[in-house]
Amino acid sequence: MEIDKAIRESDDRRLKTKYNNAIYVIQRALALYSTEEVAFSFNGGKDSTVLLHLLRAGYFLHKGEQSSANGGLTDFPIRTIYFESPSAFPEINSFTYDTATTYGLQMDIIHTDFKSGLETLLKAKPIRAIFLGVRIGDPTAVGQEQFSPSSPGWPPFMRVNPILDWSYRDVWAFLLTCKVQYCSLYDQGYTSIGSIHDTVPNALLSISNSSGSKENFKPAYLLSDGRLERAGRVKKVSASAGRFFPANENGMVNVDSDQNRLLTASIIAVGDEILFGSVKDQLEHSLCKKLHSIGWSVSKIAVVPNDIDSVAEEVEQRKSTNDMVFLYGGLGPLHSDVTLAGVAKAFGVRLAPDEEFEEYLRKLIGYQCTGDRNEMAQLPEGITELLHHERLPVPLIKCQNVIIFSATNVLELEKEWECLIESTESGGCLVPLKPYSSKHLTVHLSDVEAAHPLLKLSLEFSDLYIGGYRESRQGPLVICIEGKDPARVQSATEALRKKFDAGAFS
Ligand SMILES: Cc1cc2nc3c(=O)[nH]c(=O)nc-3n(C[C@H](O)[C@H](O)[C@H](O)COP(=O)(O)O)c2cc1C
Ligand SMILES: Nc1ncnc2c1ncn2[C@@H]1O[C@H](COP(=O)(O)OP(=O)(O)OP(=O)(O)O)[C@@H](O)[C@H]1O
Ligand SMILES: [Mg+2]
Repeated sequence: MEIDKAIRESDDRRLKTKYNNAIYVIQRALALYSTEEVAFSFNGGKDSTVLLHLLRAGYFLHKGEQSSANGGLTDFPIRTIYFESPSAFPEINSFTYDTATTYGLQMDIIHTDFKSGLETLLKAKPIRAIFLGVRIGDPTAVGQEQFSPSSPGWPPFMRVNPILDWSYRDVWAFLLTCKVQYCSLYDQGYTSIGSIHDTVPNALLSISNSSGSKENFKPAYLLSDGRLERAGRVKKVSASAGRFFPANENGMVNVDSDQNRLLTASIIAVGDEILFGSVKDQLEHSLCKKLHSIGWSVSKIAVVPNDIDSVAEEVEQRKSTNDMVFLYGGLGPLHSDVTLAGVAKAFGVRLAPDEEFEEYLRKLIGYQCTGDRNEMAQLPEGITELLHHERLPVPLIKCQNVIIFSATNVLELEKEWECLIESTESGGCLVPLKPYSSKHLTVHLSDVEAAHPLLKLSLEFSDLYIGGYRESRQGPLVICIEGKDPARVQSATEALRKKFDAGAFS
């Protein structure tokens, strides 16, 4: 059987392990269900192409010894379902049909949506399990295992995901090692394929050409960071980062959009030591200044104990009411380092080993991991992006609109902040907005003298922030005027000056 042979002859140990695990899952499924009770969901995409060949190998290994089958190209009787959509790429359609002919696939073509199509199919056929090419990192993989019953509200069947733990790199290693055909779009820079309306080639594979002629792209297998596989999948409005900006699926904001909008951030410090009063948190002050300097508004700073539920509760509230949430503290291998577990809980996902992150940690701390697995390399599953920068020994962790700094002091934070701003992968999640214009005036007045004129001023300039604070009860009052329009801030300052005697100001 050519696939099994190609993998066995390869010296890629990692690919062999992934292959063996996937074949194991397929063989367990084929032992649990009869051939008539299983189906393969095939859409011509790269992941389902990998799965097709794994299923061919798995079926051969399962049946091979007992039957006359010799693993030839058309010895594959598992029912194959394709949901054909009018908005599919023609290249995807023709690849799917050509593949069906080459491998003698028994195709059921369905023209309705997934759910009602499956309802009809399962009434007509004895299908109990469906093989899918879903992988961790796919938005639909969240919460799934290799065997996952269909969701409530869906017809009852078992979803079998043999390549759930495969990375983008594994997929391409398999397709290239086995020298099997894949859809031609992947050679034109497409790295993940949805419909013609929401998919473009991945800009990270663009070959720059100054001549202004048609833009060219490198093939999909050259994308070095598989986490950016979906960068060519465009959504009109992001549900996570950038509530006000058109963004793609990764929460990447269109920087050309209206920079006058208000974007808000929250800061969450995780640390019992801060709550005990043993340590003074200086990062919050530094972070507020940085956010303010790029025109963002900070809506809340919270300090929570090193406790999963406390972190989860705060993150859950903040992530839905803010454009970005920043966390620090509670990262590492100690029993009290629960920040990532809290973030995972807030998003309703589990922590899962992340091979790429583990490699970074290994370079940094060698093999001094805790337990038999590197527990520090467990990240919230399906929602984590790593933001790389050459100055960072370990990438920053971004879970949708939540960014986790590993900094423990202001200097480290400064470096991480700069890298975050420079990182192209952060996708402008920290898009600089029109900066605030501020005036701070010091007046020698009692609160009673200042209160009424300031109230009137804030009503006249309701588009500005006007407030005040004192550093001591006896000392002067500092009046702050903040806004995005310098001319308005200036007018408010002049109006304020007219309200009091010149001698009141210093
Ligand atoms: C065979 C098959 C089974 C599926 N089973 C489920 C399921 O059990 N639960 C679910 O939420 N979605 C299920 N889906 C839908 C996929 O998760 C789908 O990709 C997702 O809903 C997003 O689809 P869209 O991006 O095309 O809108 C299934 C899809 C297929 C093809
Ligand atoms: N239209 C469809 N018909 C049949 N199965 C589908 C369809 N869309 C998705 N699936 C199933 O869901 C899996 C994951 O879908 P996904 O869009 O990630 O496709 P893919 O094969 O992974 O290709 P790519 O990630 O490059 O788009 C597929 O491998 C396939 O098993
Ligand atoms: Mg996919």
